[in-house]
Amino acid sequence: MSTQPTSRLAVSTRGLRRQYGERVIIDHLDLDIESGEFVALLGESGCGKTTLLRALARLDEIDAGTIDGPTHPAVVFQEHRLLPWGPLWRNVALGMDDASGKTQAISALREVGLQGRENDWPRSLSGGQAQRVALARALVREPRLLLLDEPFAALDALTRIKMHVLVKELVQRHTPGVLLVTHDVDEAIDLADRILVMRNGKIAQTYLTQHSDQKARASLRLELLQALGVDISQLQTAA
Ligand SMILES: Nc1ncnc2c1ncn2[C@@H]1O[C@H](COP(=O)(O)OP(=O)(O)OP(=O)(O)O)[C@@H](O)[C@H]1O
Repeated sequence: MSTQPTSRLAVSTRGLRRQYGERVIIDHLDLDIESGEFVALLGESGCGKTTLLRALARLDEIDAGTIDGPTHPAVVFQEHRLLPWGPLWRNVALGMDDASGKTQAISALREVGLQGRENDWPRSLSGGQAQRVALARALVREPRLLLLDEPFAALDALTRIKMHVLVKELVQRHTPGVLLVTHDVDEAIDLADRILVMRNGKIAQTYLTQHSDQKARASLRLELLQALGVDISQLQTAA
């Protein structure tokens, strides 16, 4: 059976279920992400966002349903997970043939703004630079599906915004389907074409973003906060 989707879909799930003991975390969940589409997944803490991402990454088993998508999608986690005993190019080219891998790694590092740093070691990097390398490593194989599990959460606010600009450029150029798990409503609005709110193991709400319309953006922000259980009457922006 082919594991690659046949349509423009980067990944598709039907009836996905995951439970731990008696607790159902993902409950008959259907999800389609198209190639080039940027989808953000929000939800209250513990609702199952990471469980879903890990299932799509094939890092966890599922109990029922189907996943039609790549068996080795690219994943970037909150922590960079670079190997400390290899230079940056080796980290990016992990598992690739040395000669062509190095050339591709150098080009990928250039794309993330780390030109000339291929022979440096992970310990010489700032947190933001390390996440740039993690992005280069994720994209060097031109993945059909890119899974991002809060990759910018540990970065300072300015670095995070710079990473948003970078990741948006990279996704436009490489056109993987993207699923971003985040707690940050503004990050979801900045980056995503479509925002999903997960509740009770399902996709409870779907929102399409309109990046150019500031008013629509502000009201989407409030809607999302409300969907996530925030009492927005106490916020100044609600006025
Ligand atoms: N290996 C496991 N064994 C048992 N329960 C687990 C396991 N992994 C996760 N859970 C439970 O599944 C639920 C969903 O966890 P998950 O990490 O997917 O939530 P999340 O939405 O990503 O949360 P957060 O936003 O806090 O990161 C939680 O109640 C968690 O305790």
